[in-house]
Formats: sequence, C-alpha cells, structure tokens
Amino acid sequence: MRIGLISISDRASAGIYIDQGIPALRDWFTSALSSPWIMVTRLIADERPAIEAALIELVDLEDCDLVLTTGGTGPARRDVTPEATLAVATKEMPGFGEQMRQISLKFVPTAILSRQVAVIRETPDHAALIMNLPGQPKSIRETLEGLKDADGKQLVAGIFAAVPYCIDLIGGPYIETNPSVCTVFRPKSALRVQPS
Ligand SMILES: Nc1ncnc2c1ncn2[C@@H]1O[C@H](COP(=O)(O)OP(=O)(O)OP(=O)(O)O)[C@@H](O)[C@H]1O
Ligand SMILES: Nc1nc2c(c(=O)[nH]1)N[C@H]1C(S)=C(S)[C@@H](COP(=O)(O)O)O[C@H]1N2
Repeated sequence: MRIGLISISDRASAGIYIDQGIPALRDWFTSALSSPWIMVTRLIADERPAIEAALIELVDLEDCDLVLTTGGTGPARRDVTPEATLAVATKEMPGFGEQMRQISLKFVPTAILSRQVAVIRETPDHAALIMNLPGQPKSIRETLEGLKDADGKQLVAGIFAAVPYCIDLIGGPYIETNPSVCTVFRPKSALRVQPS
C-alpha cells in the first residue's frame, strides 16, 4: 500500500516549530499495519492551491491508495483543508467525518470545531481514499485508533477499522493490521483468510 501523508501547518512549514504531524502519522502506521506499506510525505502551508496540488500529485502521480492530511480543519480564516479536499473529490464519504467528530468528543469538547471530511478521488485507472485529521498531533492516534480502557479493551472504535474494506472496494491492496492496535472489520465474504 502506498500512503500519502500531508501535514498542513503555516508554522511547521515555515520552520517556526518542528512538524509533529508526519512523525505521528508514520509512528501510528508503523505500529498498526502488518502488511507492507510505503509513505510519501509533504509539509505545506495552509494555502488552498498548494493543498489541492499536493492531493492531486499524491493520488494521480504517486499512486497513493490512501492519503491522510493533518491540520487546517478548524474555523479560522486560514483553515481551508476541507475545501481543498472537496475540490479534488469524485465522491464524498460523510461517515468518516461524522465518526471522527463523535470519537473526538470523548477527548475534547472542541471536537465539534473540526470540519474534517473524507472523500474518494477516482482517475480512469486508480482511486484513493483521502481523509482529513485535525492538526493537534495527539488527535491522529485518537481518531484512527479510538478509545481503549486501561486493559486495552476497545470502548469506542476508531475510524481505521473501516478503512481496509473501503480500500478493497475501490480496487486497492488488501490491508492487514496488528489487532492489538486496530482491529479491522470486513464482511465475512470479503475476508481472504477465513477465521477458524
Ligand atoms: N504540524 C504540526 N506540528 C506540531 N504541532 C502542530 C502541528 N499542527 C498543529 N499543531 C499544534 O496543534 C494546534 C492546533 O492546530 P491547528 O491546525 O489549528 O494550527 P494553527 O493554529 O492553524 O497553526 P499552524 O497552521 O501554524 O500550525 C497548533 O496550535 C499547534 O500547537
Ligand atoms: N481527537 C481530537 N480531535 C480534535 C482535537 C483534539 O485535540 N483531538 N482538537 C480540536 C480542536 S481544538 C480544533 S480547533 C479542531 C480543528 O483543528 P485543526 O484546525 O488543527 O484541524 O479539531 C478538534 N478536533
């Protein structure tokens, strides 16, 4: 699987602070995925043309199957990530944004301020799932993995549980995860190895 990771931050892209978005995403995928993957990364400012160009490049030229953005989903004047994402979409996937806000409300009351969206971008021979995550680096694990109790029991499912089957349906590679981090759900008919 080819994963595109885009950190969208005025200050991190200008070197005012060190970007923590891409390292947090890389660390999460390293712990969560058991099937092979490679990443293609970009660090850019909160500028709509630059965000659209990066999304198109990662899907159309770099052949990414999944692209995650972090940052720029709030209500501030320079927060334009959802608009750029919708501009390059061929289909909207509203369930992911709804579920991310529900999960995030378990962590912070300001979750409702995130306008994050998820979409599919289809080209004639390829498709990718694109999802926006908030800029706060800790929100990456919170939304992808959900909420667990002290014994590791899942209290609220993260959104990544539904991502592998979505990638199956758009013609991408079969993704497998490390169940101690993230348990994937697929209908029985879509499983490659039937459970014993
Ligand atoms: N790439 C990043 N690396 C480290 N911390 C970040 C990053 N992006 C955001 N943050 C932290 O999360 C907070 C909320 O993120 P948000 O996307 O709203 O940033 P912001 O206030 O628009 O600023 P900027 O675009 O300059 O990062 C930031 O104030 C910052 O503390
Ligand atoms: N899981 C999670 N979601 C979160 C947050 C967080 O800390 N954790 N921060 C919220 C805050 S404070 C804001 S303003 C919005 C938008 O953040 P962004 O502009 O950095 O994308 O995301 C929200 N969603």
